[in-house]
Formats: sequence, C-alpha cells, structure tokens
Amino acid sequence: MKFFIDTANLAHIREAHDLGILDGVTTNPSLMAKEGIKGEQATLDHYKAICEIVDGDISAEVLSTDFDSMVAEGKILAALHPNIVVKVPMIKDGLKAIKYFTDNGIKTNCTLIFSAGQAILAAKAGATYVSPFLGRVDDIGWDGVELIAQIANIFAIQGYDTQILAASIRSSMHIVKCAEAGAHVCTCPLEPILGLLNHPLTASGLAKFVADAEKMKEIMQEQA
Ligand SMILES: O=P(O)(O)OC[C@H]1O[C@](O)(CO)[C@@H](O)[C@@H]1O
Repeated sequence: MKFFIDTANLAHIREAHDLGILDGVTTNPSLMAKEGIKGEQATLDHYKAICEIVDGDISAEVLSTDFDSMVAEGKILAALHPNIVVKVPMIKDGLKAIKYFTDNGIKTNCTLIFSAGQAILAAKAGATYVSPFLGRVDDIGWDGVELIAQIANIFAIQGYDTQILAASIRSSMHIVKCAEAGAHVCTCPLEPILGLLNHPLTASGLAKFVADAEKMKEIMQEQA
C-alpha cells in the first residue's frame, strides 16, 4: 500500500518525505485554505512547491462543478507538472470530466466517494484513483473499512485498473485496517502516520537497551 500525506502544509510534507515512506500528496480546497493560500496564482505556486518536494502523484482539486469549467481548470493544473493528478468530485459532470481527462492522458482522482456504486462509475470512466471517505462514513454510523473492502473485492473481480485511495483517515489503526482491506493507497495527515511508529513495548525495550548501553560504557571506561 502506498502512503500519501493529506495536507497542504509544506513542513509536514517535508517531514513525511524525510521519513522515506512518502509516495504522494493529496490536497483539497479546505486544506489549502488552512495554509492561508488564496487566489489562483498562489494556489498554482503552492502546488509547484509541493511537486518540488515529493516525486509522486500530487492531487490538485478543481473548484468548479460544471463540465466545461472543470476541464479548463484541470488542464491548467495538469500543465503545472507531470505528477499532478486532477481531483474531480463524484457528480455527473465530474464523471464526464474524468472520461475527458482519461482520453487526453491526464490522471484523475475521483473524490467524495461514499458507495461502491460511485466507485464503479468512476472506474468505468477511467479514473486513476477513487477516494472513498472512510472516516466520514464511520461518522454517520456506517463502516468505512467495510466500504474499502467491498470496493477492493469488486475491482479485483472486474479487473479494474483504478486504484483505491482510502481517504478521510483519522487514526493509525485506520491505516492498518485499510492495508488489510485491500486499499492501494491511504492518505492521511502526518499524525496517524507518525502514530504507526509507537508501541509501549518498543519504548520500554529501548529504555532498557539505552540504560544497559550506559552501564557497558561505564564498565569499558573503568577498564580503559
Ligand atoms: O473527512 P476529512 O478528514 O475532512 O477528510 C476528507 C478527505 O477528502 C480528501 O479531499 C480526499 O482526497 C482528502 O484530502 C481527505 O482525506
């Protein structure tokens, strides 16, 4: 499973990149706004800055919701860098835009996926990625991981090339569950990724190793 970071924060992107486990980045208008990015040129410049840090797929979302405007916006985004993936919402015009981009060699990420039916439509239109929103499905009392597993099963049976990008991930355990359920990619903020590092037995085991190493150093100094 690939790891994408879900943020527009350049420091967090650098930190995840420096861990050596980062395969790409996803952003959305809310995440861009959180970083204070306003206006078209500032937005395009920010995407370019992200592309300079990470050599992997970078999702950049269109803001409009009609076919012609989405195509126009997507072309501008895709022209920024070969790694840009145009993120398009799961609506009727979005589906048509995905087909258009696919036919013109532009990668897409179909966002706002909440059902297997929506994932099938996006795959049929040729989306590079579908983004089921696992956390938001959990929020309404349904099972987000089960949705990922259902889509993974359907895509395997049908032989779809579209990759499942598990989104709206809220915890380290969500990441592990997505890997088990067959997601090709998970995208989440830095914290759940860093959370995977932690285990109390690792912490107590390391404390003992460090203490014993100190004792060994003291003995070696005494003997020197
Ligand atoms: O429910 P949340 O935490 O706002 O997450 C929404 C998700 O939507 C996305 O836009 C999908 O890629 C991600 O940026 C994010 O994972």
